[in-house]
Order: sequence, then structure tokens, then C-alpha cells
Amino acid sequence: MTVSCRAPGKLFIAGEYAVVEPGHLAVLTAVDRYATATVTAAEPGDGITLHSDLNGGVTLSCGRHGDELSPTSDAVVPASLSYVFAAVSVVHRLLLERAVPVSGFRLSVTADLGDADGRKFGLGSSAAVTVATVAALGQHFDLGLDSMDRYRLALLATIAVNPRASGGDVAVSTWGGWLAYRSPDRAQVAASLARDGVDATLRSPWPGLSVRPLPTPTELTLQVGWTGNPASTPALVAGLDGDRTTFRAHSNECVERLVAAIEADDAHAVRIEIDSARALLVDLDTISGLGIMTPRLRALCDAGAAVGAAAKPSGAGGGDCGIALIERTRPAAIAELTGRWLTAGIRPLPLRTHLAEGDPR
Ligand SMILES: Nc1ncnc2c1ncn2[C@@H]1O[C@H](COP(=O)(O)OP(=O)(O)O)[C@@H](O)[C@H]1O
Ligand SMILES: C[C@@](O)(CCOP(=O)(O)OP(=O)(O)O)CC(=O)O
Repeated sequence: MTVSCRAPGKLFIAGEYAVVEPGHLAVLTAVDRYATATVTAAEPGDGITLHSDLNGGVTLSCGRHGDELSPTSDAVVPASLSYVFAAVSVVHRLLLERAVPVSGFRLSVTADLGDADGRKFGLGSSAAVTVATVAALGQHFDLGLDSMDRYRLALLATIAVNPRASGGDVAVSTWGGWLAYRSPDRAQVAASLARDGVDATLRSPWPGLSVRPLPTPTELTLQVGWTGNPASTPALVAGLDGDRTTFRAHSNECVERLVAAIEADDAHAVRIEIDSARALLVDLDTISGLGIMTPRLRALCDAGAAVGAAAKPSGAGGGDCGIALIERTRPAAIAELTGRWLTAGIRPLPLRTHLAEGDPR
């Protein structure tokens, strides 16, 4: 028996950086690029084997030591398998808590979230890989996990690797479509995990967390441009020291208005709030000197302004992708936008929204 599950990548629409603080709001959308996790039962005696297609192929054998999963022999977990290993470890602990017999398996993960040369676009490969792994193991062991369980397990795995991660990417990779997300207090969640275990933490309150599916805008199309430069999100987030209360408050107000505009399918209001979100990021960048706005991201936004699209960096900035929202009824302006991006060395990515289950659009 083989089980295969895929999970989509993501783009931040607004709320980056603010959403790192528990209870703060972001809007994200899932895109039609995926990570896929495949689980097959192992031959008797073969234990647990993890495999990723990254870097030409990486394999790790794992075994149980006490209640923990760890690499067999003295191997360390390679960075390319850190999220997969963390996800398997969390599910493994849940299996032990539920007294489910842990028979051996081979888990293999692939992703198409970068280009053919293996360069990542910043479409949330770590979250997609983590969510796909949890989903595939949940099915393999018949754990009866719903979306909230899968999100929570994937977030527990994610913060084991990167404690500051907001989990917005994990949420949108779980639910798909457009999503309004408020991040939970990850320190409290981690404390609950250490104190009460996985199963109890799945059922406990997660202060700050809220997840709300949004309708996909009908009048606007999302254009995505890749700067060609990969960025390091943890390094950028770590640089965000000092008191950012004002930025976060303004961001929250802006994203709340954006959510209302998306729910009303009001294209004009959506564009206004995207412009405000960009202005807030530009101010944050100026005050903090983080390097969010690279010359190419600035060019990407300037091209948007020149054709009447609302454009901004997506995610931590410093490279990766930017987005532009523009009315579907303006094909000439869309063509001009992509032409300007190409001239500025920005590669348009032909991405579409990965719709949430049951979304009629
Ligand atoms: N195909 C894959 N197989 C296994 N793990 C992957 C794969 N793609 C990405 N990852 C994990 O995600 C990490 C990259 O995460 P990150 O740098 O945050 O990029 P992103 O912005 O795409 O999430 C990798 O180091 C690896 O641990
Ligand atoms: C700064 C952030 O709010 C947004 C970062 O978004 P990116 O899209 O840059 O993320 P990855 O590419 O997946 O690392 C940090 C966070 O929310 O954790």
C-alpha cells in the first residue's frame, strides 16, 4: 500500500513581519506548485527511511531511541531533511501516545517549488513539505486527522526547526485558497508540547490562533514576479529588533481592511490596501535597515505603479518574489507589467491559486 499526499506552496499577500507576533493578522494565498510526500510500508526489519529529492537525493535511516526518533548510527539530520524529520518526529510521538504500533516505512518527498536548477522561488517549500509529510503519515497510519490537526502537527514540527516562524505558510498550505491568519503564541504551544505531549496539545487552546478562509477575488488577477535572488527569511526576521509596536498596529489595521475588501470582492479597496501594506513595509525597511526592498523589488513595485497595479514584496523580501494585483479586464496593462518586469530582470511566474476544497471558482 502506497499513500501520496501533496500540499501547495504559498504567497504572502500582506501582513508579513507583523504576523510573527502572536495574534497579528496576515493574508496569504496558496499557489499551484506542490510538495508531495509518499509513504510505503517497509520490508520487515527495515525500519524508517526518509528520502528527499533535494541536492540530487538525500536518504536518512531513523530508529526509535526511548520515545524519540533519531538518525540511526551517528548520522546527523541534514538541513535538506530538517523539516521532513521534524514532521515525522511529531507524528511518531503522536503514534506512541495513541499506542499505535509503529511499523517501518519509507517516506519520500519531492517538491516543484523552485526552478529546474534547484533555486527556490520563496514559495514556502518548507511548509509545503511539512504539511504533505504530516498528511501522508496521517493517512498511512489511519490517524483520522482533520485540517486543524494537520496544521497543528505541521506547526509543531516547523517551530522545532524555526521557533520564530509565524506558521502562515503552514496554514495556507493546509487549507489552500485565500486565507486570513492570526498566529498563535508559539512559546505557549511549545511549552504545552513539552509538558503535555502532542495529543493533548492538539486539543488544547492555542492563544492568538485564528484561521479564516477568504473568497478568491473575482475581478483581480495575481501576477507574480521572481527577483532571481533567494532570500533568508530567518536572518531577516532575526534582524527585526527594537520596538515595532506601531508598525504592527498599523499593519493589523491595514490587513483587517484588506480582509473586509476581499470579503466584499471590492477590487478597488483591495488595491488600496495592498498599496498601504507596501508603504508600511517600505517604512519598516527604512527605519530598521533590514534590506526588505532590494533594487529589483523596488523595480517590481514601480512597474506596478506605472500600469495601475498594486504591487509589493511578498514575504520577507530581500529577494524572492513580489506580487501585483490588477483587474482581469486590463490585458494590455498586464502585458505591459510583465514586459516592464522582464526589462528589469524580474521573471514572471505563471502561478495560479490552488483553490481550497469546495471553492466553486
Ligand atoms: N524537496 C524537498 N524535500 C525535503 N525538504 C525540503 C524540500 N524542499 C524544501 N525542503 C525543506 O525546506 C527547507 C527550505 O526552507 P526555506 O529556506 O524556508 O525555503 P522556503 O522559503 O521555500 O520555505 C530546506 O532546507 C528543506 O529542509
Ligand atoms: C517575515 C515573515 O512574516 C514572512 C516570511 O515569508 P516568506 O515568504 O519570505 O517565507 P519563506 O520564504 O517561506 O521563508 C516571517 C513569518 O511569517 O514567519
